[in-house]
Amino acid sequence: ESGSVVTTPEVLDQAWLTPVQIGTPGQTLNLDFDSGSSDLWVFSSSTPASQSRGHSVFSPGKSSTAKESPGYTWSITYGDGSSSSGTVYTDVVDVGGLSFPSQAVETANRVSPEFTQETNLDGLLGLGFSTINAVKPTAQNTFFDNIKSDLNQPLWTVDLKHQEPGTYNFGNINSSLHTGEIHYAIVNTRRGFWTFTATSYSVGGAIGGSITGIADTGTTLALLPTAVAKAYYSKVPDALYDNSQGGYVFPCAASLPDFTFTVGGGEITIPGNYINYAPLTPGSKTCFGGIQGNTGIGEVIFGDVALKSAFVVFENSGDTARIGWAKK
Ligand SMILES: O=C(NNC1=NCCC1)c1ccc(Br)cc1
Repeated sequence: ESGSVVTTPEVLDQAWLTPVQIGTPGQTLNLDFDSGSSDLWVFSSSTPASQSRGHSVFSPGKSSTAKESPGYTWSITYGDGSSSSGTVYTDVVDVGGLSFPSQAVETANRVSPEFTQETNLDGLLGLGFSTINAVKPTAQNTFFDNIKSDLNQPLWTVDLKHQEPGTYNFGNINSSLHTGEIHYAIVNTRRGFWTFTATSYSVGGAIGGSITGIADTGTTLALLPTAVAKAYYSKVPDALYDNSQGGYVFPCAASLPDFTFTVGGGEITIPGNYINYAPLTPGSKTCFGGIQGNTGIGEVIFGDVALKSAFVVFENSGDTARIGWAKK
């Protein structure tokens, strides 16, 4: 079988939110599908009202199929410092018509202010490898790992679009969503992420070397090696690294060069206008870059700024994982 669901960007393409039905009768929550983590957690009836105000919550007490997982707990901190923690139920989870009857649903007893403030986000659905699931004492499977054997093909695809609805597909490749060929690279799953290597990159004609990083739908920007970010902004007049902002800024009127990288022999271009991410504050004439250095993170992250420039296939056949990139 296969399934398809529409995903919708938040303001500034900060994240994309996707409706998911949980429990019986189905309770619909809008979740951040995140290939950089591997837990499905939700705002719940156990989240303090002061933290869940404005969010949809999952109430296991109202689901006839919810089962507590006694003694199971979880606690997670994301790369941007946001965090949440709580307990665990199993219940039916339906994504785009695909249903798994006993998905681990991690209910939040606490969320950090970043999540409280993001009122369109009702939780996360992890699409990383289940090896990094945060449930104790026993790690739980992601939704994709649970349904993978039922899918026509053991893959999911993402088509994020700048300030427009896009699509997540499970189990098939919808060829109408991409134009060029899909170019594949092998994924190293050792750290639980979709880690791959771009064999080269170019900025305004200048060619650079290989970049190894993770494909992370849950991270907004492209966090590239510091030398690559430096090389990029050397081509942007009046760009500078602003320590107070923690990144490269430039005049919003600047015309930004494209950033092209090669994966599996195919070229993907991030258009310059996607790299003009946003004014520092609404109305400011100074803008913050969509490409930044990865200083202090330890990984390189091809986040949404890169992903929304392509149609991307995440395939895990069991012994081999691959990532495919195509123009669209
Ligand atoms: O947390 C990560 N990705 N997902 C999300 N970010 C914010 C909410 C969800 C993340 C994953 C790997 C590395 Br390395 C750095 C960050």
